[in-house]
Amino acid sequence: RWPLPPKFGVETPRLAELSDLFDSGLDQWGVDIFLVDELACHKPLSAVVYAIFEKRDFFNKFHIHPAVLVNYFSQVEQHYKQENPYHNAIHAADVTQSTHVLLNAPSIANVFTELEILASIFACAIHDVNHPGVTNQFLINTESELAIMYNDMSVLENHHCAVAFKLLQEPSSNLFASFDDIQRRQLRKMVIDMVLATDMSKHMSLLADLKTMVETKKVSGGCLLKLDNYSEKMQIMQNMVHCADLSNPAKPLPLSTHWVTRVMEEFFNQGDREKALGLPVSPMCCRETANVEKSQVSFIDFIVHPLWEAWTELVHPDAEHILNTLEQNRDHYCELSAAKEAESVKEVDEEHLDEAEKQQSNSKR
Ligand SMILES: COc1ccccc1COc1cc(C2=NN(C3CCCCCC3)C(=O)C2(C)C)ccc1OC
Repeated sequence: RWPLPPKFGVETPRLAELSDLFDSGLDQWGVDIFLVDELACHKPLSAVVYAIFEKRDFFNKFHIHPAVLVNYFSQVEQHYKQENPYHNAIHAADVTQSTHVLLNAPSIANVFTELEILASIFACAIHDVNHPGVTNQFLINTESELAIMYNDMSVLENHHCAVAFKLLQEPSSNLFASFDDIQRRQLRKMVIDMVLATDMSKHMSLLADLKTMVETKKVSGGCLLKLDNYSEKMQIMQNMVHCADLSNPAKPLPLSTHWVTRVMEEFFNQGDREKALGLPVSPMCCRETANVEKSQVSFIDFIVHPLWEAWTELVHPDAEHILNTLEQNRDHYCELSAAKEAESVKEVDEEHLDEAEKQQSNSKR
């Protein structure tokens, strides 16, 4: 009783190009997600989710009508703030497509059930919905409504989950209407567990779990994990989504630098707001003093590389090319940072030289 929606759920005059881009790039690490955004008339999330559902045959496997998928994800897409330079629907589409690729790694084939794969893709698509463009710390420091609502605990991540599941209650958007209660409860729990794990304050414990998992795998002769209990399997899924969320520096350089520009803009906007509110400006958020290249090198060295190194070991050898790209990009930012340093030293030397010459000419008079 539902009319078929437009292909990929978006009305676009460039459908053929979008279709070609998905044919060649949907399963590729490093597809140009900004081109997807352009071709999909700024509905990148609906387009990517529709394409993945089609590729994975989810419409049939889970008895989901394409129109219901389009109804739901156009609602979700509208609840991503387009004015956010970084935390917008393009980021959601990027993380979703990246996880779709990670799930295809041969070394984890047959590890996850179809429901677990659906839950992972769904969790990525909604993981930052209605993001306000500021950090948890900002919401807590300003005693925002959201921080009060969630008692300062994973404020953003709780909000993203709540908004996503609230939108599911609309009858025309009820993606999981055909699920029985057990399946629906299992999916809901898995999605909440994955989205709450995208809180950066959980990063260190998540990484520790992943490293333990890798060690266990080594001990058990390198074959992939039995993953018979929920907790172990969920740790892998949480780390997979977390890797995708932190995959910008591990993408081809033009994409990576585009994301850096966007995230810096969003952080600087927060810094401006903190300054205007007389709050201490968060680290790396001050427009005047931030060193973009150094922030990126530290982010890679202390956060992104350790995580991707562990993931690469877990799914060896399927993610080698991703880790290589990350290391090449890191060297690029390092060179930029060194060149910037040398330039500023040169400027200081020239200023000193001018000063000395001025003093010398004054002393001659
Ligand atoms: C600490 O790095 C930065 C600071 C300010 C500007 C840029 C960077 C480096 O580049 C990126 C950073 C992030 C994020 N960083 N963080 C937090 C920020 C607080 C400090 C410590 C924990 C990490 C996030 O939550 C996200 C995931 C949004 C995402 C993409 C980036 O590059 C494409």
